[in-house]
Amino acid sequence: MDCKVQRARAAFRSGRSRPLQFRLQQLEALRRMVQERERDILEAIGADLCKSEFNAYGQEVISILGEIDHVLEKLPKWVTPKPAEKNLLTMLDEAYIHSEPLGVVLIIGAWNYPFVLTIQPLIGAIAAGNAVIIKPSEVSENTAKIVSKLLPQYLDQDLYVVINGGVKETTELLRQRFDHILYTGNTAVGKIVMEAAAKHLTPVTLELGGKSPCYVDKDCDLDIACRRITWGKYMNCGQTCIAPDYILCEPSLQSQIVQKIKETVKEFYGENVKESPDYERIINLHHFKRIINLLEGQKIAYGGETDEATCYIAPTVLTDVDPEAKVMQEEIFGPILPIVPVKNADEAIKFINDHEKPLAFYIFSRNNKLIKRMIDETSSGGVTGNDVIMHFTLSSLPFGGVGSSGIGAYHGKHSFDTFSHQRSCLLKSLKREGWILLKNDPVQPPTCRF
Ligand SMILES: NC(=O)c1ccc[n+]([C@@H]2O[C@H](COP(=O)([O-])OP(=O)(O)OC[C@H]3O[C@@H](n4cnc5c(N)ncnc54)[C@H](O)[C@@H]3O)[C@@H](O)[C@H]2O)c1
Ligand SMILES: CCCCCCC=O
Repeated sequence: MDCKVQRARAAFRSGRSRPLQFRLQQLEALRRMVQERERDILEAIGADLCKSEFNAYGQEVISILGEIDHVLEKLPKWVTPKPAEKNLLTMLDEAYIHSEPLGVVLIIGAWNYPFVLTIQPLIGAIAAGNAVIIKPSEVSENTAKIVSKLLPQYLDQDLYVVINGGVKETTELLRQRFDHILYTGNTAVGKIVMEAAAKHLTPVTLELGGKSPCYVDKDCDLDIACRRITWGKYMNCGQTCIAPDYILCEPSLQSQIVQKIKETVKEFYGENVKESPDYERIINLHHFKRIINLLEGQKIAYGGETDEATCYIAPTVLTDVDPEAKVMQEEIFGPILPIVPVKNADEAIKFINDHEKPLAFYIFSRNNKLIKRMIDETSSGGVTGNDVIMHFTLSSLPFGGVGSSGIGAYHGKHSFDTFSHQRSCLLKSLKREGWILLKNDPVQPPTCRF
């Protein structure tokens, strides 16, 4: 492991990852890999998450191809030094900001979108000119295997190295010195990563999780709201970091919401969800049992069917959920949607602010003023009004958390910035040296030259 990191560092020091042409060529090779080996990639994701090819393509591959195209188009502009404003004392000089690569960066991926969560940060790290160690999640073992098989066939093998393994290997890896670490996963391990990074003063980007609330206002298009919530909540069987974790709404809306979600589930997945090729499974027995445990003592208004043998949990809605209930104490990360009744938007704001800052916040309302007020009066990594998940898909928006949902952000230019150092450069002119002579002038103060 030590020697793999050293090899990457030696390759970085050779300077070959820096030229714009090299970065573009590596990104093009990455795009070719995704296009030529699409079938293998979709198969691996499908095997890990019981996901249809259609869903794997739409949720993982399409965003990677879009991100690569975006970066290929914009990178020449991003790498161009940016002139900086000058003052009276530097009028004749050249001042600019130069984005330089950080060095060797470590990317630790999570299992729930195993391809996109390792490859999307990789795109940013290559674009910024770094060497990269990639550690996919061992939990999605098929995707981890295919990533470690394919990347060396297309990319520079010394600069971009995949290391597979679990806790033991990652712990060992974290003893090494890196110039940046981007970790995606749960908050508890995020703290371990940050502690290990602190030993080397390594900066971190932590893409964590949390309970993302969804406020449904009485003045909203409830059909659209429920359709979009159903899509975002049950996609990937609820195992999405920015899935709406729970709904806050006035008590009287609950039964309508349940009814509309029920109808939409039928529209999306058919009469028998278990038979639907579009409905995934919980990743393993450990998570299956953890989620089932959250149902204890709850009023199941819809769904609730489970099958341990196949880690199946039906799309489920809980009503009149007590904020103190177990299901409200941790991120659900499964297809269970609790509805917590609140009197109004103010009570919803208070509820959100009384809890840890979430990764995402969703507001459904026809009233844009209310949406903007709720944005102003709460905090979260990101927000989508009148939809869920969609802010993730925009390269122009920084994707990341705040407080316990994360540190830093990436996607598009934000990834390039995350993996770059903004270097201040001032090139002094040799003119006007006359000023220095003032130093030796007995009638002038001695420190006139700046
Ligand atoms: N913000 C985001 O972009 C994002 C995306 C996906 C998931 N998540 C969050 O991640 C969580 C689910 O992921 P997970 O944590 O189950 O994924 P996981 O089990 O795949 O772990 C993530 C990574 O951490 C490593 N790891 C696990 N334990 C470790 C340890 N003790 N020391 C060092 N490394 C260790 C794993 O090998 C893996 O590569 C949820 O909370 C979810 O919200 C966040
Ligand atoms: C549509 C893709 C969503 C990916 C969200 C990543 C977090 O789990």
